[in-house]
Amino acid sequence: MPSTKFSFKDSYTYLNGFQSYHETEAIPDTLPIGQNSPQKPAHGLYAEKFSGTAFTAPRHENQQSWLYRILPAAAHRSFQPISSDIHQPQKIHQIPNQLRWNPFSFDYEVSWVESIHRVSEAGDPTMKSGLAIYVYAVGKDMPANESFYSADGDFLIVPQHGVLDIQTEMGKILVRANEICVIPRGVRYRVTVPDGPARGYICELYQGHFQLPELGPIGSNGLANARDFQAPVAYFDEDTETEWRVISKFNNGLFSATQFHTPFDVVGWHGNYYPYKYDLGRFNTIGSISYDHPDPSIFTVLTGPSDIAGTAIADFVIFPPRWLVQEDTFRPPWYHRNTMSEFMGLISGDYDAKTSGGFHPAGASLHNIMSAHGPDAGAHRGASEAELKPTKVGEQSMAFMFESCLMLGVTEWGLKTCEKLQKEYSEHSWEPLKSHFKRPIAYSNGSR
Ligand SMILES: O=C(O)Cc1cc(O)ccc1O
Ligand SMILES: [Fe+2]
Repeated sequence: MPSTKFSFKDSYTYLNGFQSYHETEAIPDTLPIGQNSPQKPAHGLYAEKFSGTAFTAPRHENQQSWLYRILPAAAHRSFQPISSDIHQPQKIHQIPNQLRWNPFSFDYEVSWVESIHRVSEAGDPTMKSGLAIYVYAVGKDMPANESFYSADGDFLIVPQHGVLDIQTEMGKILVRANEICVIPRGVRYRVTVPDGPARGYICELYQGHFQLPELGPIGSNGLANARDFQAPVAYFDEDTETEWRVISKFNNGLFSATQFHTPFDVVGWHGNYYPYKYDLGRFNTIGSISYDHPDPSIFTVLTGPSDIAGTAIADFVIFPPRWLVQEDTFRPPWYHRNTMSEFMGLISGDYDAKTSGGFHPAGASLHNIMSAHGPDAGAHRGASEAELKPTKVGEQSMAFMFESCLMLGVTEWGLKTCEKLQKEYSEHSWEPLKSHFKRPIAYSNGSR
C-alpha cells in the first residue's frame, strides 16, 4: 500500500521548486558565467538550447533550458517509421454513456514504449490541441541502448503500481505509486522497472504546459506547494561509441533513429524547462468546514489551461485522505451533469461516491460532457443515513481525475481490445435508486 502521508525521500538528488529557474552541473564550472553560448563551452562540451515554448512567448510563460553536453542531440541518422500495434491511428468513438473499466491487466512482456495504450483522446497533436489519456502496464526495462521522447506533448505520469526509474537527459527521477511525474515534450528518457511490473495512467497534454492552479482567496500556500516539486540534478554518461536508438512518438506514430553516442550526456543545464516529480502525499487538502460539498476543483494539483480563463484542457485533480466535517450535508459528490469531461482512475483504496463495487484500483471511469453521474445507490443510501460526525474518508486511498473541457473520445483499444469495459455500469449504479418522494398532503393528487 503506498504511503498517502508526506512521503519519504528516494536515493536521487533533486532541486526543489515548481517552474523555478534551476542550475545544475555534474562537473564544477560546466555552466558558462554571464552568457549561454560561449565560443568554446567548458570541458569541450556543446551548448544546446531546448525550447518548451516559442522563443517569443511572454516572459511569464516562457520555458526553455540550456544544455551543455558531450554531443548535440542533432547527431543522429535519419528517423525511419517503425510499425507498432498500439502507436498508430485509431478509430475514436464519442459516446454519451457513462463508462467504467475493470482494472487494466499487468503485462510482463513489454517495456515502456509498447506498454502505453491510448484509451481516450480529444484534439490533434499536429495542431497542438487537446490531450490523450493512456494506461501503461510495463514488465521489462527498456533495452539497454534505447531512449524515447514524445514530440506530441507533455506526459503527466500517474503510477498506480510499482516503480519507474527514469533516466532523462536532465538527470534521474524515481517515481512510485502515489507520486506523479511530468516529462515535458521532447525530453529523451529511458525507463526501467527495478521493482518488477509497473502500471499506471498518463495524460498527454498536446497543448501548453501544466501549471499550478491559482489559489485565489485560499492565499499564498495550500494545495500542491511549489517547493514540493522536484527536478533532477544533472547526471551524465560518457559514451561516444555505442549504437543507440532514439524512438520518437510523432503524431502518435513511432519513428526510430540510430546514433553512436548516448543521449544521456548532459553534464550541466540551466533553465525552467525540465522533468519533475511530486509526491501526492504532500498535498495540502482544503475543504468545507461548515456545510455543503465543494467543487472538486479545490483538489486541483496541476492544470493545463486552454485559451479560455479557468477552463482546462486537462486538470489533474486528486481525492486524497481527508476529514469530512460538514453539517446537514450530503457529503459525497452530488449528482451532476458537467460541460467538462471527467476521466477518473484509482491508485489505491476506494472512492466515496462508489460503494457498490466496480470502481477498483487500476480501473477507470469516463463521464463525458453532460453524461449524468454521481454516487451509486449504495453510496447514496449510506451517506443519506450516516450520522454526521467528523469522519476521515479515503484513509489509504487515492483517486484522481483528468478533467477536460473537450469531448473525450474512446479508442478501439479502450472500447474493445482491452476487454475491460464494464457492460452494465450505469444499470448497476443508478437503476437501483428508489424514489423517496412524498407528496405533501396539500399537494396530493386531485387537490391541486
Ligand atoms: O464525478 C466524480 O466522482 C468526481 C467529482 C467529485 C466531486 O467531489 C464533485 C464533483 C465531481 O465531478
Ligand atoms: Fe463528476
